[in-house]
Amino acid sequence: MNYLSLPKIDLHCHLDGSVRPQTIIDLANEQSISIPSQDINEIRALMIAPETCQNLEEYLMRFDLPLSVMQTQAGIERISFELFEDAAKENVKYFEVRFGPQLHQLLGLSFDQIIGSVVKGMHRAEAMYDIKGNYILSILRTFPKDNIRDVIDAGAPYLNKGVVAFDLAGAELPGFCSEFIPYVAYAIEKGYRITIHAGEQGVGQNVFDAISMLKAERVGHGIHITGHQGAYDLVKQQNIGLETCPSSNIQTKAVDNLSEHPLKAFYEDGLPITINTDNRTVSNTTMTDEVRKVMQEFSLSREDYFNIYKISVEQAFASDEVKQHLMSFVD
Ligand SMILES: O=c1[nH]cnc2c1ncn2[C@H]1C[C@H](O)[C@@H](CO)O1
Ligand SMILES: [Zn+2]
Repeated sequence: MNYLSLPKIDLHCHLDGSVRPQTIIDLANEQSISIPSQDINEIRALMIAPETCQNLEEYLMRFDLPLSVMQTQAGIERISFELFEDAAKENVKYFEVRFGPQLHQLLGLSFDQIIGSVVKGMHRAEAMYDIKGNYILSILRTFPKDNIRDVIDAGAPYLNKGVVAFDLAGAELPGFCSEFIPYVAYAIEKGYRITIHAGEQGVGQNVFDAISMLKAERVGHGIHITGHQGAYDLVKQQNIGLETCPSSNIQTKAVDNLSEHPLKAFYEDGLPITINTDNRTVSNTTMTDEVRKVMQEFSLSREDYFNIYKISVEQAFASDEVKQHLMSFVD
């Protein structure tokens, strides 16, 4: 099987966890930011979350270095362009990238400047390569809530022009959903689609709440529905897309190893699973790697692969025109 040449769809990838190590060095030098090393291998090693991570919190510490060079419009635009370029080169045909606008204000950029920069970088790559994309705005669950509506307002003019959805990310505590009901309702009113990180580190009840309280159409990870029949049934009944990210789930100890990942069981039971990267640099992966690992571990056929690809098309927050284009790659 030539995994590189398969057409792919990645619906769950964080911009700040997917920065080329050389770009960190270049931008740090351009912006006179001191970084721990000028050696690309050392920078790469600092960004990759180790297998010995104890949990999601330790994994999330790897984002400080990339975020330090993502505080200017030019830096953000470049990183967005390069991520779409890297994905296009491995035959990702449709790519939804997420990021937290609140994390890019250290030098005073406005939310409009930040969101405009990621969209500009994506559009530049779309014009050069056979790839289509959209952005998802992530709110950090552990941050103060006073500017969440400002993020939603700033993204609204970009809706369906590069931005499509709203997400909650960061550390996952049991019962987090109720605090975010009014903010998510505001985003829905403005026209955002909803995906929520839930059931990654937290309990299955978070997935149930994300769907019932926050109207999530997709869930980031969702693997802990295995221990919660109500959440499992709701995902199944409402056809909620599960954005699985296998390598990341091993690093954050959501599962002990790939063979224990429930994605194959979910797939066989008819749940809408998708395969995604989460963080290309922090998880030291690509879509090609994720697809290869999953297909090999679970002995998936080419037909199984295209079934999952079709689920990704169905679950994508893309226009009907883009979905039709994506279906043209199915063999
Ligand atoms: O797997 C994840 N779960 C929860 N939050 C995450 C994950 N990967 C990245 N993030 C956080 C850290 C980033 O700074 C933020 C926005 O991309 O989203
Ligand atoms: Zn994620």
